[in-house]
Amino acid sequence: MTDVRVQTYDDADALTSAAAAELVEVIVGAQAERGSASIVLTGGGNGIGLLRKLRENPGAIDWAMLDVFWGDERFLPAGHKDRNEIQAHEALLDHVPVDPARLHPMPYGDGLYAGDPDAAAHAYEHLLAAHADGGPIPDFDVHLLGMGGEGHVNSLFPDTEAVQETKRFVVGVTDSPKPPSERVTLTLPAVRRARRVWLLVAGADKAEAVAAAVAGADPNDIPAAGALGAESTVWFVDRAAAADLPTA
Ligand SMILES: O=C(O)[C@H](O)[C@@H](O)[C@H](O)[C@H](O)COP(=O)(O)O
Repeated sequence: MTDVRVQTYDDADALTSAAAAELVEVIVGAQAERGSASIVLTGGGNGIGLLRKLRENPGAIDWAMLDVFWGDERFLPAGHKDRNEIQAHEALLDHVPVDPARLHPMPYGDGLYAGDPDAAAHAYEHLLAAHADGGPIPDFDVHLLGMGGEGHVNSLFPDTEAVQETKRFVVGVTDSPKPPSERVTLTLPAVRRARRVWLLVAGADKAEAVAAAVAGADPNDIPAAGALGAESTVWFVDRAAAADLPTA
């Protein structure tokens, strides 16, 4: 059973700094143990904020031996500034010596799969399978996640087919309640393949969903409740987001 921990910080700046420092340790440890590490990136202010912190304090990460995947993507044209991939490049990936062959962005909305996010999702599922290390998809070292105020993670929104998916690892979304409506997202079964799931959550508007998720809500209502790492799950929260949690 996965170990679930909540780590509380003063504010978003402190929580992204702490998560970045822990991420350095995990990546360096995985590279020492297995030669390479794999991480899954997320969008949102905290996910991208963490990447800026990683750029400032990269420790001993061997960038050439890091595989980078994405947990979800806005199905927008290549190079669009709202793609999570582009934001990750600006914050970190353009500034460190990553191996371009080890960056695995999700397909573009204007490419081979234009108009068909589900076909794009199948393609990304094949890509994941091609990088698997024994299982159906990689056992990612860390899957980073942000969370929306209603509890969404990746592009898994409450009460949708995507959050209810039990077999596929990647699905297309055509009716996202948050624009843009077309997205590609890893599902909860994919998130659960990660050794570690880290949720980065700040702000009072997230407090209710944090408390519900940590208490084990139904993932159909609060998708973050279903985001559990195979080994561990850590909530990096600020005081405002922790406000509704029971005090220890
Ligand atoms: O795809 C999107 O529209 C956003 O990336 C979104 O899913 C975001 O990750 C969360 O809402 C958390 O965002 P914050 O970290 O900014 O709170």
